[in-house]
Amino acid sequence: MSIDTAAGLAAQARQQQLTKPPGSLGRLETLAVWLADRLGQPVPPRLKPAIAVFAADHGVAAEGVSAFPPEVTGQMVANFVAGGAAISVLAAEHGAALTVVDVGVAHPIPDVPQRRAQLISRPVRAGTRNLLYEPALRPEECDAAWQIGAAVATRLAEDGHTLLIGGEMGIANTTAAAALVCAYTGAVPEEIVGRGTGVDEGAYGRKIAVVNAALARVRAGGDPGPRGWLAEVGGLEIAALAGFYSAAAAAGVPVLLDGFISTAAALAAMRSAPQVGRWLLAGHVSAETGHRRALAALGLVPLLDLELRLGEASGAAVALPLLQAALALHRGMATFAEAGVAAGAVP
Ligand SMILES: Cc1cc2ncn([C@H]3O[C@H](COP(=O)(O)O)[C@@H](O)[C@H]3O)c2cc1C
Ligand SMILES: O=C(O)c1cccnc1
Repeated sequence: MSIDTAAGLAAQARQQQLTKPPGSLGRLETLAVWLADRLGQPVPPRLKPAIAVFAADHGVAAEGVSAFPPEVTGQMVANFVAGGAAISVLAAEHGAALTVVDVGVAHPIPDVPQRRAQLISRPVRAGTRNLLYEPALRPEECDAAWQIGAAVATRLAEDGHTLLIGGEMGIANTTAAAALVCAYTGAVPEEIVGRGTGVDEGAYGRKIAVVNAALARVRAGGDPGPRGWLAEVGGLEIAALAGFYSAAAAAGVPVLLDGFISTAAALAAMRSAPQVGRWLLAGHVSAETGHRRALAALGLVPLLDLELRLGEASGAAVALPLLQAALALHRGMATFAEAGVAAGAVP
C-alpha cells in the first residue's frame, strides 16, 4: 500500500495525532490513509459509491459446469432492477447507486414494472461461444465489451462518484474466471476451480477438465497475451469489468473489488496496464477455491472473510461501510491537542 501523495502523507500524520494509541485502529487507519492518498484529500468526505453489475451468458454452460440453467442470468437481471436481489438490497442499505448493464444476456430479460435500478442495454452478442472448443470472443467483441465497461466507469466518475464497485451476473462464469486466473497466475485448474453455484462432484470434475482442455487449446497456439486470454476464455461481463476497472483507475477513482470473477477481471486489467493495481482494494475473500490465489497475485489483502460465494458485487457492498467508518473516524476524531489528552512518547 504505497502512500506517495502530499494528501496521503498528511493523512498519515493526522492519524498519529488522533486520540488513540498510534496504530490501535489497525487496518481502519491504513484504509483511511490509502483513501486520502488516492482521493488527493488529507481528510476526505464520506464516499459517494456507485455499483455497476455487468451481465452476460457463457457458451461453456452447455458443458454442465453450473448448478443452474443459463436462463437465470436474464431472470436475475430483472431481479436486480426490481430490487429483489442481494445486491439490490445492499446497494439501497448502503446508499450506493446501482446500475445494471446487459453486455450479452442470451435469454429474455423479463419485464420489470417498477424499476429500482438503471438498466443499460448494450448486448455485444448473445453470450460467448463455448471456450472449450473455440475462442469465447473475437478480439473486436472483447474490445467492445471492455469499452462499454470503461464508458460506464467514466460516466460514474464524471457524475462525482468517489468509489466504484463492479459486479457480475453470468451463469457458468466461474469456469471462465477460473481459466483466466490459471492463465494469468500459472496456477493449475485443480488449485483454482471451485464449486461456483454449488455444483456436485460430477460437474466439479467436468469443470476442471473443461478448464484444463481450454488452457491446452489456447497454449497450443502460443501465449496470446492478457487481452488475448480475455477473449479466448473470458466473457463479455468479465471484459466489461476489466474495462470498468481500467477506466476507474484512469479517472483516479478507487475501486473496491468483489469476489472471484471480479478479481479475475481485475487481473486482466492489471496484466494489461500494471498502474491499475494502485487503485484496487479487496472487499472480501470469497469461498470460491481460487479467490485467495487471485487476490495474492494482485498483492491484495481482503477486508472480510464471511464465506460468501455469490458475486453480484455483494461482498464489496458488505465491506463498503468499513471504508465509510475508516473515513468517519479519520475526519471526526479529536486530536490530542484539541481534546487536551496527553500524547504518548513518540516512538
Ligand atoms: C439465483 C442466482 C443468483 C446469483 N447471483 C450471482 N450468482 C453467481 O453465480 C454465477 C456463477 O456460478 P456458476 O459458474 O456456478 O454458474 C454467476 O452468475 C455469479 O454472479 C448467482 C447465481 C444464481 C443461481
Ligand atoms: O466469488 C464470487 O464472485 C462467486 C463465487 C461463486 C459464485 N459466484 C460468484
